Amino acid sequence: MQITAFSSVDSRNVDESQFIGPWKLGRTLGEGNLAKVKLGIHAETGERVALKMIRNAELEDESLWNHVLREVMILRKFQHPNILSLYQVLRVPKYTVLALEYMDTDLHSILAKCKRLDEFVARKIFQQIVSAVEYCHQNNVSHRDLKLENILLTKDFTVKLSDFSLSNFMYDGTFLRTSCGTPHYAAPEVIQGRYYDGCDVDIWGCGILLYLMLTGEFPFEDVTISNVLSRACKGIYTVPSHVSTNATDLIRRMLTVIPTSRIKIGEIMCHPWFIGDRLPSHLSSAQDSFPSPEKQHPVSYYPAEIAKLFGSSPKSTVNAQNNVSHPSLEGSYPQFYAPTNSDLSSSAEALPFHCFVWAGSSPCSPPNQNINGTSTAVGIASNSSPQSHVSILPTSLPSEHAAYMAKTFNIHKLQSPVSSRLRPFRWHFGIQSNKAPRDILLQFCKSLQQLGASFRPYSTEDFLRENKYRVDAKFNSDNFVVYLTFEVFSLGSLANVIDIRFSGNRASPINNPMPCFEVVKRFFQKII
Ligand SMILES: Nc1ncnc2c1ncn2[C@@H]1O[C@H](COP(=O)(O)OP(=O)(O)OP(=O)(O)O)[C@@H](O)[C@H]1O
Repeated sequence: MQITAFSSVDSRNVDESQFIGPWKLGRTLGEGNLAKVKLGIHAETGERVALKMIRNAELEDESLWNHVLREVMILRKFQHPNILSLYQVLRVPKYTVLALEYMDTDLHSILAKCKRLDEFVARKIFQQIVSAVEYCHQNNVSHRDLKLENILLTKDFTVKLSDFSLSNFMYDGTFLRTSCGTPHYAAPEVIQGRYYDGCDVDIWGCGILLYLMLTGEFPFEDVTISNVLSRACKGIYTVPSHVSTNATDLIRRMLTVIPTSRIKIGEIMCHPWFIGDRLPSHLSSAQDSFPSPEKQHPVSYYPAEIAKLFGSSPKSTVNAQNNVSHPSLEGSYPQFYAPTNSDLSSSAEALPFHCFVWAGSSPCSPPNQNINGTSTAVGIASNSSPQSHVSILPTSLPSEHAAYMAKTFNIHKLQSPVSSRLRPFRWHFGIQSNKAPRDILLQFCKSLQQLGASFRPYSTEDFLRENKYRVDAKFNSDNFVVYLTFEVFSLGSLANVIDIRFSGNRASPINNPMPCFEVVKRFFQKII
């Protein structure tokens, strides 16, 4: 569909009861918590879109505005045959409107009519949902609100995943906390308010969707919501006998209560029920075939100035692929914490840390094993000759890592890097200590200071936000600058998880992660 620029239409002259920009308003297609969705028919061309209309008055609320912002940022970036396309963003006096690809129906309406689907049809739909979810995860986005109403379909059962308003960008090692989604779809870790991995939560959502398609009912159903939630947390449900053995097995693996034991998306795609007869062509080909050039839709803004609201230049028509940058979302992160001198001089005694490193499980190996079959709990060796575990991290640029290790430590034999991973490893640096997170962080700061780090200024009230303690440090070396962000997540009285991220700056971008790893290694050697 070609969407032209509509700058000639003046929003002040538009009758919002009949037109939004160039779109004549048609029937209501659906309604959600945030938006009313109406059919839009182009005044000149007759083309149809779905107009997702959100009242500007509601967008005064910052968190709702962030939902819309996220949805625009994600949809304009994504190009996938099973993800809804965004064509245009409009702002008129009463509404902010997303002009979206028009779809004939949604999965909820289909199930309301047929009660349940036969396995052949369910598989066709499920394969497309999983393909869309996998694409999201590969692009560091978790959907977090997979439900029947958000699975849109054409008459020929082409699926498009929609409603990314609760989605979130995920960063390696970052746990999400917001409790979102719908109760019947909520994963145990979300219900229990634990830090969770957005990918695992989406897999749980896929499990609920498959169960619904095959049975017409929710797996966790009860008279009260609290009973529903309690059943989900305990994993109490039955699969009716008409559901095939393979489908039952896949559902059970997706609805596994412990997230780390839950099936991974790559495993779902290898599962016998999923493969079934024949995969759609775009699922059997390599994922890098996305986006295909002919599928790309530019997103335009009306009036053009509102592009600024969404982080784009008003003049440009926005091409999806190039314009989403994560940092603009990072702006909503809490302020940084940095210690004061008196904090640092106060005697935070050495902490009895027990450190471990683990990597996200590979799709075809048990969660507590790394690709070499050894335990993923890796002690941080201090003085012994350097061992490299970095080769299993795809982002570590294995060849540069090998060169670095060879040059620095004269080590030539490295584990061979992983090939053909379906889901990249994510690394988590875990720290267990019975000390309070604040004391842990102070100890970190002391060690970082001894390593020559400087800190960003902070205000006391920003010290702790949402059970998350954060410090930002900067290291200057002769020819590079490394910014390190340390976050301590409290997971209870005995467990804290530390997440370490690094970045460069414009003048000194990080093309090689080795200097950063080196800084992190020195840091660990100091604190242990
Ligand atoms: N592109 C579309 N084509 C046809 N119908 C659509 C389209 N997008 C949304 N709808 C209908 O409108 C309903 C609400 O849309 P959507 O889920 O995007 O709104 P929302 O307010 O963000 O929802 P939520 O309550 O989940 O936050 C959908 O369930 C669907 O029935």
